[in-house]
Amino acid sequence: MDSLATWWSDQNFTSESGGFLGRDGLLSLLLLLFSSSSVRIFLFGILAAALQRTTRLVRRKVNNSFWVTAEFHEDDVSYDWMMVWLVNHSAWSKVRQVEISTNDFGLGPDDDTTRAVLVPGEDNTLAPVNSRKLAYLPAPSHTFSMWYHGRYVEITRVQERTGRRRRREENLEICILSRNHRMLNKLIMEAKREYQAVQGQFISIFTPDMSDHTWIFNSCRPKRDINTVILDPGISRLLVDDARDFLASKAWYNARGIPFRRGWLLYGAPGSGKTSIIRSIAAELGLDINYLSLNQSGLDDASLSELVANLPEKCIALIEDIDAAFITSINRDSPSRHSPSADDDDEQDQQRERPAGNLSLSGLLNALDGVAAQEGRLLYATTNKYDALDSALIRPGRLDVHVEFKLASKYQVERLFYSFYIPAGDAKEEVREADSEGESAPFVRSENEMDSRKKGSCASPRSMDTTPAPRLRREEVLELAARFAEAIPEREFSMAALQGFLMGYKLHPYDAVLTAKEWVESERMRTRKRR
Ligand SMILES: Nc1ncnc2c1ncn2[C@@H]1O[C@H](COP(=O)(O)OP(=O)(O)OP(=O)(O)O)[C@@H](O)[C@H]1O
Repeated sequence: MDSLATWWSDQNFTSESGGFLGRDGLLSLLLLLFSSSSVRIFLFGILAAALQRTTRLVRRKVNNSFWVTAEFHEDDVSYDWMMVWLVNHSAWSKVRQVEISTNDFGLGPDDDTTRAVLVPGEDNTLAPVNSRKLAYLPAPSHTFSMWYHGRYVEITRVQERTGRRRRREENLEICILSRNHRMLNKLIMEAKREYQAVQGQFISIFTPDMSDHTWIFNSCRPKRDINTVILDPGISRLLVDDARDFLASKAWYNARGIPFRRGWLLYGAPGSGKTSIIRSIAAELGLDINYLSLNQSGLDDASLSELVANLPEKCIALIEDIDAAFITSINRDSPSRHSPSADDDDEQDQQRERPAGNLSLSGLLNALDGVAAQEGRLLYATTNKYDALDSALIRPGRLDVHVEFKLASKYQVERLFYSFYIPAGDAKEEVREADSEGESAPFVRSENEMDSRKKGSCASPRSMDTTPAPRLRREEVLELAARFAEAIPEREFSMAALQGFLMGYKLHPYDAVLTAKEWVESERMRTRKRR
């Protein structure tokens, strides 16, 4: 820099033509600037940045005219479809930049659900059952290329940190060398079909995203066959048929100016199958469940109304324990405090306006049938305290169908037992480990069980026992089921409690029958002590 200063003082900056800097002066200034290494680096930097910018602009221009680019955001289900399609695609499996991940993209840990490239050793034999498998994924921030039906495709997982908390967000970017959307549509539909074929075995659960009052995918649950939820005759069918009929009646509702919405209130004993039947109805009708807890933190009248407005058009909206948000001070087992009657209107009004957290009952009522309430939705609410609910909440138009779930009837007990010990040869028999002893001599074990029982040695549950279950014939299971039902009093125990008891005798039906009476007495004693 000294040489530059000396040169500056030596120069005569007035040109012959009177200008500030003559042509020779300018030239020598430039030469001198270039001879200084720091200035040279600085200028090269500017040049490189300008070049990069121009390249990007040109590339974008070319992209816009020759490429179709689609972005999939990780919060959207389409991202999961595309990622599953991608990890199952053989083309990328040869790339060298990989990420190791246990992400199942909402499909559960089942081996059969994806053809993902697993890390060696994570095969079906070595990985523990139902654990999430380690699989390779294409690494983020790299671009991979592949061919799809003769078209060149580039795929990039773009990760960036956003917001004050620098939350990591990811987009999947797919560029197809094509001038129209035809190939992109084909690819997306293929990915969606593949994903849904796997997901067909599951129902998706969505929960509120309180940051913007929308719904985000939460988890997948295996579909539960409606026949495995054992209710009194006709109830399951009635519920499914009513929901199916509703879904097919949009035109009917529109023609009569009735809002196309229907609500079901399932109320009654805890552990009687209310939640289970709703899950089975969702499975039967192929609907997702949007689950809302009224005790959700941050939930107020405005956000509830927005959430309800943001429900997808066809879905099951489930509010469990709908009483809980308004009667927070009593626990689920205590008798209901409030029972609406003609002469307690004042108390009812107070309750209606009483806020629970920031949510008021009027807020809930408005959300359920206000102008913003989504058309086509099926609302299911559950409660153990029917009498505690405000009559405005359960009136037709909000909750149209009320179904009581009682403690187990003899009919249910008998069927529950049967479903636990499905007989050999029954179409729905579970696949059990073939056991030579069990198969060739189906009753030996049973007789042994009886003997040991006589000696008073098997009164305790045997859920940890690994001895194989006896192979029973249909008539035998029916007979045991009838004996079991005889031992269990009508409407005294919940199906959940009975299920818990039978779980202790999963492989020992005879013991279950023999100890049933004893269990009834011990349960009664336990209940008396609790009171
Ligand atoms: N009717 C039934 N048939 C088969 N299983 C049942 C039935 N009722 C309850 N169960 C079993 O009991 C457990 C609890 O059932 P579920 O959650 O559906 O009951 P719930 O009525 O919703 O209870 P809560 O009111 O406490 O939420 C589940 O594991 C379920 O399999």
